[in-house]
Amino acid sequence: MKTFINIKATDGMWTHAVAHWRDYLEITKPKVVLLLVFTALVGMALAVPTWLPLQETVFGLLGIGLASSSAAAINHVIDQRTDAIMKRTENRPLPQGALNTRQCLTFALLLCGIAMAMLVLLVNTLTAVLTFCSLIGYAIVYTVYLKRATPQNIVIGGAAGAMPPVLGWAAVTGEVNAYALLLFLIVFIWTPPHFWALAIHRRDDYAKVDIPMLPVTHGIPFTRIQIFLYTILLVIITIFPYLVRMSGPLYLAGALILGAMFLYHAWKLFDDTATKQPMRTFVFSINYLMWLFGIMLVDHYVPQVLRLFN
Ligand code: HEM
Ligand SMILES: CC(C)=CCC/C(C)=C/CC/C(C)=C/COP(=O)(O)OP(=O)(O)O
Repeated sequence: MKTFINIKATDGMWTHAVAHWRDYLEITKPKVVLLLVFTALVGMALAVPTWLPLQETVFGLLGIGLASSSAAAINHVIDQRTDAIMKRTENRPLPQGALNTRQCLTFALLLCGIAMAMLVLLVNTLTAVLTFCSLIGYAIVYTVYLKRATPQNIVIGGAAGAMPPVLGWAAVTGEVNAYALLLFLIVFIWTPPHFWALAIHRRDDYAKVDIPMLPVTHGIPFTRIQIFLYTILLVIITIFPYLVRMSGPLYLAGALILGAMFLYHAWKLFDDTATKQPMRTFVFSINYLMWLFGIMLVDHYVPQVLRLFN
């Protein structure tokens, strides 16, 4: 009898999981996680002079990806009330009633458990501990506290999202050094222009739910100045991988071209008549980071590939 009931319960879980797989996927913020995992891969690649170790690379990336997905799912649970009121987020699975709190939390805990087991058993403890701290930093410190407390929320909270290159570095070397922190710094300084461009476009949404994002508390003109200043800082910081000889001239050229484009997008925000510019700048910021880390990866492997032919 007991077995019969258990089989029925498992059956119900599977039917639910199959019917709602798109909703579960959505609460993991898959596109964000993909870019996070890519920055982790670049962190791994730059950490070792030769080819990457297979086990640490594969399970490191999977662990970091699953932990980030778990953090994103917890963020959906905690934000469900405000998400229901904001236009951009009202159609998410929780506000729509497609999933409930218990289902999302069970899913998040499962992802977190798998991620931690993978990292501890198949990668190393340092990576597991740092990944867990990043998960707590985003899902709890940022979402529960910072987001509602201060307009510097995303500046401080951005530290969690900037961790993946460091996590990748730790996964393949078992340690963290100043080069890894330089990659962290790039994503950390990139985050405010990335998010504030979107926040300008969505200012009224955030005002409606009393979330103190910079354009709500300090106004749009002040936010534009901050975006521009952070972008200048970003351009300067992205030169450092070349200066410390972590990357070569190919990277430098790419970083300068991309930096000039980002500055142009940040400058265009000052034009009041360009109503579509905030979203253009936001979308560009995502492409910027993808290309910047992409060029870093290519720059790292070009000499190795050339050596193969010599
Ligand atoms: C505290 C830090 C961050 C904040 C507050 C933030 C905020 C946001 C928000 C609100 C969106 C949603 C836009 C929408 O729904 O249309 C978004 C999209 C996105 N973010 Fe961020 N972000 C942060 C850090 C990061 C990091 C570190 C990465 C990757 C390295 C990243 C990559 C992306 C990507 C790829 C998208 C597009 C997602 C899509 O189109 O579905 N973000 N970000
Ligand atoms: C383990 C690890 C590396 C964890 C970090 C994980 C992570 C998903 C970072 C991304 C940051 C992000 C998308 C913030 C937006 O949250 P929001 O609540 O401001 O945006 P929303 O309104 O779209 O939900």
